[in-house]
Amino acid sequence: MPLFINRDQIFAHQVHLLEHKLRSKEERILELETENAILHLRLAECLGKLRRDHEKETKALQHHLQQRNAQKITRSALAKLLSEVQAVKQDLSELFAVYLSFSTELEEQRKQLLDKVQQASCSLKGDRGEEAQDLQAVVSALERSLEEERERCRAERQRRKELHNTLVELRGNIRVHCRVRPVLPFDHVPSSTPGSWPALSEEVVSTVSDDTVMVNCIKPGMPVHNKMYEFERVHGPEESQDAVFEEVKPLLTSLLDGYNVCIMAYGQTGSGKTHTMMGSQLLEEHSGRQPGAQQGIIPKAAAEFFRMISEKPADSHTVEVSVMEVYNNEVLDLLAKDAQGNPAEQRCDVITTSNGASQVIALKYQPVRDASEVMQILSRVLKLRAHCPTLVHPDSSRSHLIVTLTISSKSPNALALARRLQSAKKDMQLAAQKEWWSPRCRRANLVARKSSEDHLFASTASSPSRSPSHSPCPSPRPSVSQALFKTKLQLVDLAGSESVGERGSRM
Ligand SMILES: Nc1ncnc2c1ncn2[C@@H]1O[C@H](COP(=O)(O)OP(=O)(O)OP(=O)(O)O)[C@@H](O)[C@H]1O
Repeated sequence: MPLFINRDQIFAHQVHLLEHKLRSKEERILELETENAILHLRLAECLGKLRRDHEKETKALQHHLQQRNAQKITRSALAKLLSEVQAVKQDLSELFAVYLSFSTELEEQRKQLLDKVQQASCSLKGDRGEEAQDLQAVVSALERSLEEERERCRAERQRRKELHNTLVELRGNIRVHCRVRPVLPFDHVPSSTPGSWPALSEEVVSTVSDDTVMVNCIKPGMPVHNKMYEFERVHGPEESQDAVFEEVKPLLTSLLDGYNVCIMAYGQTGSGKTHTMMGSQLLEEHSGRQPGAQQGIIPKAAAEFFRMISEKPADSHTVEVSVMEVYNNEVLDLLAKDAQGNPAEQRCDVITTSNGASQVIALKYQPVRDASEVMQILSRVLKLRAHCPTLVHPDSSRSHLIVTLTISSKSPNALALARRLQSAKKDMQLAAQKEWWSPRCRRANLVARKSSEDHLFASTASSPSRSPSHSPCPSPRPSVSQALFKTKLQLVDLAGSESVGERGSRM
């Protein structure tokens, strides 16, 4: 095979090699340029850092110089202050010396003044005595006029009471009010056919004005006939317990003035006697009104009565409560207890006194201090009261309930004493009119005298709880100073007044 080398190929090869070298040189140059740029950057960074460090160093140097200056200033100021303090100390010690000499001087002056005042007071004593006498005279004159004012005030109060009681008497000692209750669910007659609606009741009594009611008298086969009835006051179905109580409240004032008071509820079964006298606890729970809004006359009267007593001098009045029930013509003491102290039914005898009053023998009287005690006793004893459902009222009370509050006053007012004398005079007249010869009559007369006193006064101071009204034994007439003044508030909730059998009631 011929060996020959093409020159072009050699040149081409060399060119290729040179090109290759050139390329690698160029790449190297590029690398070096990049490195150079990076180094430039680093150099710039280092230069920047160096500049910043230099600046910091300059600032720190300046700061150090400033601090050195400040220290120099503070040191010179401290030195100045120290010298000032020394000066102030010097001044203070001088001042203290002056104060000491001044206070001794003042003490001497005070002593001298005191001596002078004593001397002056001795010389003025005579003049002052006259002045004091003048002042004393003015004070006594003022006291006298005050006493006169008090007397006038007492007289006015007395006059007010007399007027009040005259007004009560003028309005009538016996007053009849009528209360019409609203129609209630149990008034609707249940249907005789099972599944059908109950027959709705008609309103047969309606209030015409505050003193007249109209009654529709409906009789089968007869034309409707309206009857009008007039009363002292008529309370409509919408009238509240408070409104009813407001009408009887003035009577309580008379009670403390020596008048006996009796408030009695009368009406057929379910007509609202117990609601009016005691109140309805069930209604109270559902009414959403303020507590006590559904309370009847008895709790409200007890509260008002004790409020009135609280305005009198302490311990001037004592109150006792008795509760009795009249059922099947028998009088039962609801406060009676057996030997173990448990509530026990006790029948009581009733005597008629010579002046026609009825008196219950051996009735229990329990002392009470406030209205809540009265209500506690009542809620306890009312469970013993005879109840029996009627056709119209499932919780019908079948007895008469008589709650009596007996008030004994140790300091009767002038009006009460006048009433007492009046009563005693009447008593004497009564005695003079009677034949008093037989021993039986004499005994009856003693009881009669005692019971007529019993309304207004009776018990002796030594045994206030055993007043003759509580015991059938006769006792000597007490003296005016010894006597306790007694009055009674009787609150009566009668049994239903309807005919037995008509309303399904049994006694
Ligand atoms: N004015 C009234 N407003 C609302 N409810 C009343 C009113 N009067 C009575 N009631 C209600 O009527 C019902 C019967 O009333 P209450 O028990 O007072 O009758 P009563 O006359 O005492 O009956 P009874 O002689 O049979 O004992 C009670 O549920 C009571 O709450």
